[in-house]
Amino acid sequence: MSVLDEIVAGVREDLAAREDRAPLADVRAALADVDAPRDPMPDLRLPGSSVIAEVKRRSPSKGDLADIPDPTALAAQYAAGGAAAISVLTEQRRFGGSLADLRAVRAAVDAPLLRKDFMVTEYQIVEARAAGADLVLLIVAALDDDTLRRLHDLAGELGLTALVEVHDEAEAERAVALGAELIGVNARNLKTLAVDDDTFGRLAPLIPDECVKVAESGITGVVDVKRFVGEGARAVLVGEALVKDGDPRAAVASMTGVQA
Ligand SMILES: O=C(O)c1ccccc1NCC(=O)[C@H](O)[C@H](O)COP(=O)(O)O
Repeated sequence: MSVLDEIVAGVREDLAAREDRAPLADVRAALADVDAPRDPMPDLRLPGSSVIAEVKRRSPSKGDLADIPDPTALAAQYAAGGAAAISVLTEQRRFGGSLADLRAVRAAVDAPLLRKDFMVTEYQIVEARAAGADLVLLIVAALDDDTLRRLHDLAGELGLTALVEVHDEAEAERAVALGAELIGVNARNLKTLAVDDDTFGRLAPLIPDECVKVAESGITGVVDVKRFVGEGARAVLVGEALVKDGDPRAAVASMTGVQA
């Protein structure tokens, strides 16, 4: 079983428990109580780099990254540094995140929020919006075309922006065929977990320039950001480097607005 398959299997188990506790109809009813979704696209289309700053405690590739007892404090630093959006990992078993983190961050900051998880069912999309997310991650490698389209359509119906994530040429073609506006190129190989920083430059030309292209994983600082912006990225998604930085506000600010 691949790492992705293992993660998704755990996600499905945890999801089944939540569905037992709160049926979809209840989660849908909760949508009435959340503020309207924020649209991240205008900021992401601005000239110069935008940063999607991630709240990430641990990962399958690196183990423990940072003790983050208060994700709202970290998110507030990201927002103060000018993050265009904040990514909150909600997967619990391998990343140490939760929907409670997402709800807490929602209550604390105004920036658009990405629910970063392994989304495989409609329930999770509705749940994301009910918890205050503005964006959801759709990992092409985890979804067949029919499910990818259903989840993408549902996200749109709920006013959520989908970050459609690809790892190789075939997935990039599928994301483009879907009509995704926001496409993330993740440099982390989901089989080996190694980061190949040539991935963005290889795949970006396959994605139309009308899309907002996001470079993801392994980004350590301004030199990387400048490289990816030069290769066509409008945004970078950064986790590890920010959660380990003693001054996450300044770290986000330094990566924001970088020109090619
Ligand atoms: O981070 C991992 O080890 C990982 C393993 C398997 C699937 C996904 C994984 N990470 C999710 C991400 O996409 C990253 O959190 C994100 O791109 C930020 O990466 P980084 O800046 O390298 O922390």
